Amino acid sequence: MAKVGLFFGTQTGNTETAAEMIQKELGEENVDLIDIAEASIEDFDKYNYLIIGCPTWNIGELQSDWDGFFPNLDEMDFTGKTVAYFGVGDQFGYPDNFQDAMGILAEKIAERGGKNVGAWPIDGYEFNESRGLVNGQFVGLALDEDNQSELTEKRVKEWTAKLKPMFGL
Ligand SMILES: Cc1cc2nc3c(=O)[nH]c(=O)nc-3n(C[C@H](O)[C@H](O)[C@H](O)COP(=O)(O)O)c2cc1C
Repeated sequence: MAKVGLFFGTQTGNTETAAEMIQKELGEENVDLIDIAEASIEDFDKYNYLIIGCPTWNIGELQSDWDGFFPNLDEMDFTGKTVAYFGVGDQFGYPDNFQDAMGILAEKIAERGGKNVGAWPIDGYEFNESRGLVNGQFVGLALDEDNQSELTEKRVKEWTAKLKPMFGL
């Protein structure tokens, strides 16, 4: 079993592709990829280091498998766990809800004791509002495959390089 559990949900595959890029950068042997559609509460117990990946869908909502899992979070204890987030969204199509999902999950997991790490600057994005912001930064890595796919690889490399020491890698 790897050290880091990366839990992702996806509708059209973009978040899974990003998850694979993140896994590659952190070292394949270090990261288990788990689709939240098939995950149980117990799967989270195995890891002290977590990465949570979720696209925003339906104007400010969680991807449907994450939405289904969300009530479980109220019964889970994230104390002692270090948690990083990444989201996939569309800043031009949904400028008032860009990356909301990342914020919804990060707020809940912090409430349940998780230590959130891996904030990401808002420079280079254009949007009006986002629930994914904390102290003027994105709570995690913001990706936009609809408008800025050419930046994804560079963003993933930079973000994972910052995460490594925080994940003891
Ligand atoms: C109907 C619909 C609603 C969406 N709502 C949002 C939204 O509120 N905020 C956002 O940032 N992106 C939104 N998106 C964009 C998706 O998050 C984006 O296309 C993403 O890459 C999908 O990821 P996936 O392939 O992992 O499912 C929406 C897309 C569609 C088609």
